[in-house]
Amino acid sequence: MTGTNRRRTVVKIGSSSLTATEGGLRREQIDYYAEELANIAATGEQVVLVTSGAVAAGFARLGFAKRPKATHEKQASAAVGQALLMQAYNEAFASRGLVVAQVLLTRYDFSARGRIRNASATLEELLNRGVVPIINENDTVSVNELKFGDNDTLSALVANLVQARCLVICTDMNGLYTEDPRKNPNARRIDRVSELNDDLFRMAGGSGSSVGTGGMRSKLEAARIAIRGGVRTFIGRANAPGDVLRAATGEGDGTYFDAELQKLSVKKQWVGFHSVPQGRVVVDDGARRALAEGGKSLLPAGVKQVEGDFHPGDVIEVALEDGKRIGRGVVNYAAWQLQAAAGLSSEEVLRRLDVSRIEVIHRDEWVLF
Ligand SMILES: Nc1ncnc2c1ncn2[C@@H]1O[C@H](COP(=O)(O)OP(=O)(O)O)[C@@H](O)[C@H]1O
Ligand SMILES: N[C@@H](CCC(=O)OP(=O)(O)O)C(=O)O
Repeated sequence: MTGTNRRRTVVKIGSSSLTATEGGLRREQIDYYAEELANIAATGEQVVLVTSGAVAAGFARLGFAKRPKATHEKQASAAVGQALLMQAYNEAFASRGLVVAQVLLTRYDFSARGRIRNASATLEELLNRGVVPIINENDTVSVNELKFGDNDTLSALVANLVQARCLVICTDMNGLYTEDPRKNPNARRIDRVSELNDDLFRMAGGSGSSVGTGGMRSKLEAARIAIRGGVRTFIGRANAPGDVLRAATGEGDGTYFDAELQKLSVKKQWVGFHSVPQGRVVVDDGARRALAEGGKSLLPAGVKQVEGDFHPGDVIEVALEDGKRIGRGVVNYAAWQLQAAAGLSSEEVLRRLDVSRIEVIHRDEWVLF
């Protein structure tokens, strides 16, 4: 038992499943997914839809020949396309007797506790009233540094927020392959993943289509977040009647990622995935071992470099000297204090500085990626 809600499923549909290369919505696809979700809802399951496609639906209407690259052009396309997307979903679900609601979220909303609490209460109310919430990123207000960009991460955060029993990520490929099958036709599909390690991330490439953005890499990132929140995750394809229900019940055409039994506490989920890091420290190999293998706290002696302007209580990211990010935690030092303490023994730090806790990041406030 993972503590998840056994009657809730989050389905994410990518741009590549909804739109044509030249832009515009494929109405038959919207209809297909509405039918699939309505059938799942008819089993008594509460369904949340996270959908991309606003930019892809809107750019042609704005006169662009292909998906634009500049942020303001994508935002304008999304503003046009989001209305088209909702109009299409609204009609498709209404004809199946279901009410839909539009919920637009940003990364910033997840990092601000008050905002995400309100979003969560809204989703609960909608779900309890039998409404299908349709979620997308609020593209027109998202700033570059804080953008989800693709909706894979967003769907994982939503799945954890509503404590879904399963996250179904629908895309144009039937799962994770040992290499992008568009580049290597001999690549092999991986059916089930019980431990998401670096080797799998190395297999995953970027988007293979001209409308998608995240590719397999961002889907794996999403799976990592969801499984650590206790949500089993499916990445794969759905195109025949019943495919989405099959995906949600363990018989889909794709890759399954087992939920971690020891799911992260809500606080650690916030530290690891919702918060916006205010800085970064680079640590040496001894500190890496302590954090990654020893389950220990980060001490000043292992800190090599300090970046950003943070204060005690902020979340910072921890990286290795080769740039690899290994996790995040709540820092007990201000950036200027840590600059002075970096590399020193704990006794030396206590002699020189007035810090409330010697640990740079305490193990209880640390999340390993
Ligand atoms: N190892 C891999 N296995 C499967 N697909 C991969 C892999 N690496 C990269 N991809 C690419 O990821 C694409 C799906 O991601 P994306 O284009 O972002 O879709 P979506 O719009 O559904 O989010 C696939 O079409 C495929 O070309
Ligand atoms: N919020 C954007 C999502 C962009 C996007 O392409 O995402 P995805 O298809 O999930 O990789 C939109 O609706 O166009």
